[in-house]
Amino acid sequence: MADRLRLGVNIDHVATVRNARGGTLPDPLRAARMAEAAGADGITAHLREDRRHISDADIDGLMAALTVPLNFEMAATPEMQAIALRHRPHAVCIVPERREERTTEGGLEVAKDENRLAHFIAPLRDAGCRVSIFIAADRPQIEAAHRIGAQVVELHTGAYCDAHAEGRIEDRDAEMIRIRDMAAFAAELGLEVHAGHGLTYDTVPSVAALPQMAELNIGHFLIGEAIFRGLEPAIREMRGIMDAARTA
Ligand SMILES: CC(=O)[C@@H](O)[C@H](O)COP(=O)(O)O
Ligand SMILES: NCC(=O)COP(=O)(O)O
Repeated sequence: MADRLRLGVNIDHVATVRNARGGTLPDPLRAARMAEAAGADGITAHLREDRRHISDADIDGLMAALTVPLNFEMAATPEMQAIALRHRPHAVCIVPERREERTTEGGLEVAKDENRLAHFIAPLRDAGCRVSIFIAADRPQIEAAHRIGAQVVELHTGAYCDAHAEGRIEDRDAEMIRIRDMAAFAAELGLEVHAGHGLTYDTVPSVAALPQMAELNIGHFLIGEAIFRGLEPAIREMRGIMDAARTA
C-alpha cells in the first residue's frame, strides 16, 4: 500500500469561469489557497496551448504563492517545455491535447512517440521535476512510459466515470478492472501510480481503494460542487471519502 493517498485539486475550471467574462474574477490563486486550507496535498493546473482556462500569469502566481507542490499539466511541445524549465514545478504531467476537444479525451500515445518523448522529458527530469505521463490504463502505454524514463503514470479515469454516469454498469466495472490491473502492473515496474479525470464522490471510492494508488487529481467535479456548498466543504468531503475508502 502506498503511503497516504494524496489529493491534488485541479483549479482549471475556476479560470474557465473567469475567462467567460474576461477580467480577474474568480481568482484561481484564491481557489488554490482555499484548497490548501481544506487539506489538498497539491494543486494541479493545465496550461493548455490555447489558454482556454489557465493562463501564463496564473502559473507565475501559483509558483510564487503555493505552499504545496504544483503539478503542472502540459502538452509535449517546445513552448510548454520552456515554460516548465523556467518554473521547475514539483511535477510535470504530460498530457495529450487537441484544440478541438472539449476536455482531455484520451491518454497520451507514448508507445507511438517513444523516442521523441524520451528526449522531451529528459531535461525536465534533469531540472528536478517529477515527470508523470497521463495515459489510458493500457499495458503497452505503461511499458512505454517506463522505458522513456517517466517516474509516474497517471491513469485516465474518464471512461470509467462516463460509464458510471451513463448507467453502463458492465462497461464501468470492466474499466475498473483495467484500472486495478494496470495500477498493479505499473507499480511492479517501479512507477508511482496516480489517477484522475472526471472523478466524483460516487466514483472515487473504488479508485482510492487501490493499494498502489499514490495520488488522485480531481477538479471539474469539485469546482462544480463548490457552487452549491463552497470549495472547502466540497474538498473536505472528497478527502473524507478517499480516507474512508483507504481504510475500509
Ligand atoms: C489531464 C486532465 O485530465 C485534466 O487536467 C484536464 O485536462 C483538465 O482540463 P480540461 O478540462 O481542459 O481537459
Ligand atoms: N489529471 C486529471 C485532473 O487534473 C482533473 O481532471 P477533472 O477532475 O477536472 O476531470
